[in-house]
Amino acid sequence: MTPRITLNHLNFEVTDNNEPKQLLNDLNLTINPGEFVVLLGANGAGKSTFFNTIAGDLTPTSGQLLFNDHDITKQSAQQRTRLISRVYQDPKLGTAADMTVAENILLAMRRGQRRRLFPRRLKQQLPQIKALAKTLPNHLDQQLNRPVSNLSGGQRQTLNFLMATIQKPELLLLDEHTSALDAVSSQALMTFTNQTIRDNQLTCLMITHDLEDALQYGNRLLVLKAGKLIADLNATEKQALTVDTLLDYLN
Ligand SMILES: Nc1ncnc2c1ncn2[C@@H]1O[C@H](COP(=O)(O)OP(=O)(O)OP(=O)(O)O)[C@@H](O)[C@H]1O
Repeated sequence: MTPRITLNHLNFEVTDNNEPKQLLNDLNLTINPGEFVVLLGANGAGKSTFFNTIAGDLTPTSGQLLFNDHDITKQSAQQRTRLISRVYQDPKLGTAADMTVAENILLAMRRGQRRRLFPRRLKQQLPQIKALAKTLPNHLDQQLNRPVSNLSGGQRQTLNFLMATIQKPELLLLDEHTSALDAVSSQALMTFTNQTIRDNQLTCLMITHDLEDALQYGNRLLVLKAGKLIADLNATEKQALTVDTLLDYLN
């Protein structure tokens, strides 16, 4: 099987107070298609830096990043958008606030295509958008004609997640995507997330600080500490974990 992503001796270093600081330290990793990988680490462990490197927002200081066996180390974030989708912690990111929910969904459906004849296309595709919206949590189906700026955080994050997955990306990066939501909205979106990943066999990396979610979801678990990967547990090893053993890794 061709790995979806491969990291070879990946380093990311910055200069902090005139001292070199290694934010990612010799990461070596292979992630295969269909893996749902949970990424844990304390604040400042390097998780966002890791995602920024994979997404192309940061270029590694040294090392190599392969995507489907192609070297993408020097590719820009723009060049990677066709392959990689990301959902951020902040519900305000990722959507066009002044456009309606239906218009945002249409934009996501047509990403990478010509966007002319927009009103006609919206009318044409409205039945499909309505059918899709019925499957969504957090009552988003009742909000199709509202501007996104009027949505609750849970609804906006549900829309973000839908838009990030509607074209079945080759790699999905979830960056604490439920952490800003209340418990009920968060659980509804996490259940939908898990279902979507399984149904479409998406390859996903998910950062979370919620240890219960880390135990419940995914089939592999990585722990990052001070820029180093200190644990890489497969599905069987992950099933044997408890909150206490996870806390031991994090401390
Ligand atoms: N440009 C920079 N210069 C110096 N230090 C930086 C820079 N960018 C990030 N850092 C530091 O690198 C470390 C890793 O940051 P990063 O945001 O990747 O951590 P994280 O694991 O995502 O944390 P959190 O859980 O709080 O989101 C932190 O200590 C951060 O302060």
